[in-house]
Amino acid sequence: MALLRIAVPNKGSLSLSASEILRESGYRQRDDAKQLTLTDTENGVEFFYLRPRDIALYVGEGTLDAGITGRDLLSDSGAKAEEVMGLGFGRSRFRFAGPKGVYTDLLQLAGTRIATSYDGVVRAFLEERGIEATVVRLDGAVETSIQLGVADVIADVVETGSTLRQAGLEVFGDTILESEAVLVTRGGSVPDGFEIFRRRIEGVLVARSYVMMDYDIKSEHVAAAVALTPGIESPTVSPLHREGWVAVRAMVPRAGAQRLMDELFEIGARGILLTDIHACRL
Ligand SMILES: Nc1ncnc2c1ncn2[C@@H]1O[C@H](COP(=O)(O)OP(=O)(O)OP(=O)(O)O)[C@@H](O)[C@H]1O
Ligand SMILES: O=P(O)(O)OC[C@H]1O[C@H](OP(=O)(O)OP(=O)(O)O)[C@H](O)[C@@H]1O
Ligand SMILES: [Mg+2]
Repeated sequence: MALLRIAVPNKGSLSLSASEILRESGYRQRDDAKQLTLTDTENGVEFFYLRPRDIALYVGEGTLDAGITGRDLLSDSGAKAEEVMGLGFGRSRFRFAGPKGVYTDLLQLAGTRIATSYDGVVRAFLEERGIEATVVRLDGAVETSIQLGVADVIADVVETGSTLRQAGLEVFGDTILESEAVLVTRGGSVPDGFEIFRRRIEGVLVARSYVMMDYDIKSEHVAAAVALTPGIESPTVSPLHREGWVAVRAMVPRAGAQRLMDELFEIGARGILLTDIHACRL
């Protein structure tokens, strides 16, 4: 069978986390940041380490079967690639920003010079709103462009906001795009072997966001307890050697698991255990 061909960010914010999720999914990943490709024969996958900005293009053209990139980069590329699922890392917001106290409304963009590395996203936004402005395409460090006089406002990725603060800028208007790393394919027919790849990644995402909860409880309280821990399919309830008690096992969301333990304790659950899940197939 032909190898599945997958694009992975070679540098930047997404690179380490992308390789990490692939490793956790059981695939081999490069140890050397200069390596360009890696063939994992055992799992039938060939990885291509590419600039995240170029990945949607390769996938959209059908040269590669799937890839990991940013939702903002996918949108900016205008490529025919489609998002299969969000991967939960590389989160950022795409915002307009200007010198403190000058801009409050996106309508003020009319007639300005806007510096950005995401000219596709910005032009589409302006067109949609019928706003006339000049887009200045820069490769990076766009926050400095206002001070240097080539732009009036910027449109850029904001994560913590500390780069904006350092440059004396502040965001204005609504968020243009909520981004995170995404898995993309060409859409339409799914290549051979992609379904297994997708399920492995999904398994890691579920394992990251869920934990396994075990507890013992008197039979008369089990209905109330399983209402709190319905699991994904349904919780496992097994008899205990101790008469009138059962053991319950269910996957629960990691967020809020401590509060859930408090509530279960309140209604009589004892021996409540939380354990990590390393991988799963739902
Ligand atoms: N703090 C951040 N800075 C930049 N991009 C971020 C950040 N957090 C998440 N991202 C996401 O990472 C992707 C940017 O990819 P890119 O290759 O430009 O990374 P980068 O960190 O800007 O690296 P470089 O500027 O060295 O190329 C986008 O999808 C962006 O939303
Ligand atoms: O809100 P923050 O946490 O400060 O992060 C956002 C900053 O990080 C990115 O820059 P990067 O380091 O990738 O440099 P670049 O502008 O050269 O791409 C982005 O372009 C912002 O400048
Ligand atoms: Mg950058």
